[in-house]
Amino acid sequence: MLESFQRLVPYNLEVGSAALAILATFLGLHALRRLVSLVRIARTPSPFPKLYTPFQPFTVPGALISTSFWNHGPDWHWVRRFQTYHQNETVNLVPILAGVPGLWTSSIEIGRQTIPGSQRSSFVKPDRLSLALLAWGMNIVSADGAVHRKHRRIVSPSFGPELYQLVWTKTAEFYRDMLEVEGWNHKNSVDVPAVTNITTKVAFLLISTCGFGFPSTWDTPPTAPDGGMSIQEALKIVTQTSVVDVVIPKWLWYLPIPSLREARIARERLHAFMKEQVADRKAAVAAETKDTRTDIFTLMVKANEDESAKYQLEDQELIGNIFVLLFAGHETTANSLAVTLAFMAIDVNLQNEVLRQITSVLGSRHELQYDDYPKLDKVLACFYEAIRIVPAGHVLIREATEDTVITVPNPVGEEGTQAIPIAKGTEIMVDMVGVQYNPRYFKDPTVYKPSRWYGLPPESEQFTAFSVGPRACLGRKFATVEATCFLSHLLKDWQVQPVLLPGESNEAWIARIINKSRVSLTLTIGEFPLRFVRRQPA
Ligand code: HEM
Repeated sequence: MLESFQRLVPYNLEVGSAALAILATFLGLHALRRLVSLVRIARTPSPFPKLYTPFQPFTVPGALISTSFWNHGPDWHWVRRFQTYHQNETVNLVPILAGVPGLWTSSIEIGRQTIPGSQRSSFVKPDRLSLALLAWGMNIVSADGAVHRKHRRIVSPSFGPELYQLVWTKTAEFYRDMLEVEGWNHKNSVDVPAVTNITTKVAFLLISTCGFGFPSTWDTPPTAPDGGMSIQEALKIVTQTSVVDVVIPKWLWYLPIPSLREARIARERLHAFMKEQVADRKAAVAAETKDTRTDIFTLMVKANEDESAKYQLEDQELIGNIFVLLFAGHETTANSLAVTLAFMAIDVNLQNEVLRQITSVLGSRHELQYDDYPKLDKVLACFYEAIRIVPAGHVLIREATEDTVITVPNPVGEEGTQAIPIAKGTEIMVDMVGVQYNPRYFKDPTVYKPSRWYGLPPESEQFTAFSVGPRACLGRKFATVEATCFLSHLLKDWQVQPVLLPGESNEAWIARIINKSRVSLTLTIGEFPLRFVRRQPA
């Protein structure tokens, strides 16, 4: 036994050294290849300035290391929003150790040529960026080309007047619910330590009722009548743990760790429930039962059943689309609402101006209604301007599917354009932060100035933060109706005030709050407190 062990040890050592040698050769070759490629990139003239960084921001090391003087982390385009595009509206970000070079652009003209995807351009939306979303099925956000067209054809008819009426009614209902449940009705002043808790709850309840058709209230309990997890709770847990889905292997869900177990149960519960719901809604359409529900899920199943077989979506795709609306529409709206309130808090004159519009639209009535929405353009403008300053949809990534050419406008002040060749495989990041701070499009881009949007025609593409063209945000009006309704109700009853640190000015406060924003799936503002002071009747 001992003898055979002694014979094995040198053998194992030999195998170990051989493996190490192979690994070292492999790493050496990789480093050499990378070096050769870097030298080639550095020597090749580029129409755009090259910025060097250790890691591409969306590789694992790039995403884990935050932005600093030596690294471009996942939020570098936000952190350096005032510096990046001084020299040129587009830059070439070249990673030295990991990832491939890519163009980052603050030009919406380049965006218009790349964002539409393979339907109308030589660019595609890469699959690997949508893994968290694809876990529930193919969907409108992840799909490209003909598949995207099919999904948009089924999903978009749900976004019509019936839905927006429901969004308005439910938002007003949740606002009143909030006042009651949180005890605001009995107070003259309310301090809210984390405003995003409120805006996130509003946005979540809205997507849950108007998107999924789940009846919810401000204090829906987390347990179902049978003692199990309620659907609303399952939905909340799934939303909060969506990124985990992509990062951890499936077997990990089954480890005896309470949080993982809870997340797995939430997924299973929701999945089973959604399958049941598709069947239920299909049966209602088939039986021609009068279904008065106007949530997106119900309307989408109806549109799908009315469609010819060629364009119909599978059940799993219907479920994929419903989920994607949750992710696309909930955090984005919640953050933008919170940013709006932060800016309004430091500007009493703006609040008064908006309040005058709200009271004039209201007239002698007690309640605002959906028909009032187009007349509340100043409220909407405050929301738009907040999205411009902190664009929740912060970067749109596309990849060239063939060698192609893009048309790039000459620098501001110079007429004309240039045709720039783009090689197959080049990634173009349309930096929505850069676009919103680009002086070509905005005078004083760093200033919060809602009046730029007063009287803007509905759905105008002059406002670009919901994206542009055939892949522009489908939920834009959902978000704007929700925001206009919530803000109008709130501002009518309450004055918003910042909670300053001792000696802090309003300007320092807003800069501190806004600079806390960070990139996750969306660009999110951190927690911050606000004070709401009840308005006295005039
Ligand atoms: C302030 C709120 C919102 C902002 C700033 C926003 C922004 C955006 C942006 C920039 C895109 C383009 C993404 C890309 O091409 O990669 C997009 C797409 C999309 N958004 Fe929104 N969004 C918001 C709210 C919503 C809401 C409330 C919903 C649904 C209820 C929604 C549903 C969608 C969908 C389905 C798409 C994909 C459209 C397509 O590819 O055809 N969004 N959004």
